Formats: sequence, structure tokens, C-alpha cells
Amino acid sequence: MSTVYHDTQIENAKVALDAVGVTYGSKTAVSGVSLRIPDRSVTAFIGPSGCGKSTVLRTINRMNDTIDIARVSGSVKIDGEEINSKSVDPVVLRARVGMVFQKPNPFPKSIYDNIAYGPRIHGLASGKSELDAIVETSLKKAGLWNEVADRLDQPGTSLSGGQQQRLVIARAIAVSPEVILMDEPCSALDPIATAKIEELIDELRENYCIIIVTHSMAQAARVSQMTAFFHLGDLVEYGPTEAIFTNPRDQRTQDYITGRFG
Ligand SMILES: Nc1ncnc2c1ncn2[C@@H]1O[C@H](COP(=O)(O)OP(=O)(O)OP(=O)(O)O)[C@@H](O)[C@H]1O
Repeated sequence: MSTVYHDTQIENAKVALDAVGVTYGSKTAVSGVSLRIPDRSVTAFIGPSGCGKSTVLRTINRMNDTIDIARVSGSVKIDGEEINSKSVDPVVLRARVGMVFQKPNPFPKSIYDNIAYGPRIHGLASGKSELDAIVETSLKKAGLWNEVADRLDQPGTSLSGGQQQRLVIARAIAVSPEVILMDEPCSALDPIATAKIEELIDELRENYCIIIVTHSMAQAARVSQMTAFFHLGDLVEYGPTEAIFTNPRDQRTQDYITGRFG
């Protein structure tokens, strides 16, 4: 089924998907997904449960490689470079394309080491003071520094759920990503922690390309500039968030945003 695009010129897309399909064993989860995702903005993936939002998100940092039965076809480019090519190291790719999951997943390490881990393995700091600076900057960018500056040696798991999610975002930031993928990052959080993460997403978009999967249409409307609506493994409609929510062109989008299904 062809996608309805609003009249949007996206020049120099940060992320470009062309005819992307994913199967799990003999089951096709998504097919024919083509999308141009702009830099320095938030793009929301919305749609009913099981429509393939997370599957498409995972094609952008090759997380489907970690699922034995998953097969990805089509092309995914970041800055024009094919990420599925054999010459791309998925570990390096996943530093460029960070990911935040539904449940905060700090490492069983101190707050400091949660952030320092990535820069250490990628050799991004030449000494202790440089590493300290990366840890501080990353925590500041994630809006967590003031809350943890005096307890960096305590376990990451000792923080509240919302703080843990900001810790995980700081961990992603610490390796200087270009793209940050967020798979329902607020679904385990209370409204206050959710509001903080949404504020943070709004700040981060100045510097990163952010793609967020969300079940909450209100959240998509609040945080994103572009929205892609998926249904039964198809990308149905893609365009500026305001246009998708006020003037959807496909009946399925209209039905979903007015709460008729999903
Ligand atoms: N690891 C997997 N193994 C087998 N099938 C999978 C796997 N992950 C997803 N699927 C299937 O692929 C389809 C799309 O799933 P996906 O999780 O991408 O949808 P979603 O829109 O993100 O759903 P939700 O909103 O419920 O998280 C579903 O039918 C799902 O059952």
C-alpha cells in the first residue's frame, strides 16, 4: 500500500529508509517502508500495537541483527551511508545511533561508570580528567547533574525510574551520537518524570536527530515535529506532526487519531 506524504521537502535527510522490510521467520512484520527523517528534530512513530513501529526503529541501528530469526531487506542510510553494508561495524554504528528503551536499563555499576563505560570502550578520553569532563557534560545535557553530582559513586539502579531514564539518555549522549532512538521511553514513568523526559527531548533536538516510538498521541503531538503513522506493517502516512493530527489524508490515520481503533 502506498504511503501518503504531506507536501514536505526534506532535503539532506539524516536518516533515509528505502523499501525497508523485516521478516521474523516466515512472518512479514513490515514491508515497503520508505522515509526521509530530518536532522535536529523529533520524529514520532505512532500506530496501533503490533503495527511494526519498534521493528522499523530497530532497523536504524541494526538491533534486528540481534534477533536470530529477523531478516531485514531494503536500504537504510545515515548521511547517505548504507548502514547494512558489511563494512559497517554494528558496535560503532550503535554509538552513532544511541537507543533508549521502554524500561530504564542502567548497567549494574556506579552512576559514574554507567556514563564512562562507552567513552572508555570507544577510546574517547585520553585520561581521567577528560573522562570526568565527559561524565559531567553528559549528565548536564541529560538534566541530571544537579541531582547526582554528589553521589556519582552510587549504583545507577539506586536512582528513581525517571532519573534512571535520564541516566540512560546521558549514557547514550556520552559517546557523541548523531541519532537517538527512543522506544516508548516514558511508558514506565509517572506524569512528572514523563514531563521531564519530554522537556529533555525538546532540548536535545537542537543537536540530535531523535526518533521516538510512542503509544501516546498526546506525547507525539507535544514532542515531535514529524510523525509517521504505521498500520499492519505499512507506513500509511508521514508528514509534519501538525498536518498529521489536524488534516490526515488517509482514513486509517483519521480513524486512529480520533480514537476509533488502537
Ligand atoms: N523478536 C520477534 N520475534 C518474532 N516476531 C516479532 C518479534 N518482534 C516483533 N515481532 C512481530 O512483529 C510485528 C511488529 O512488532 P513491533 O514490536 O515492531 O510492533 P509495535 O508497533 O512496536 O508494537 P507495540 O506498540 O505493541 O510495541 C508484530 O506482529 C510482532 O509480533
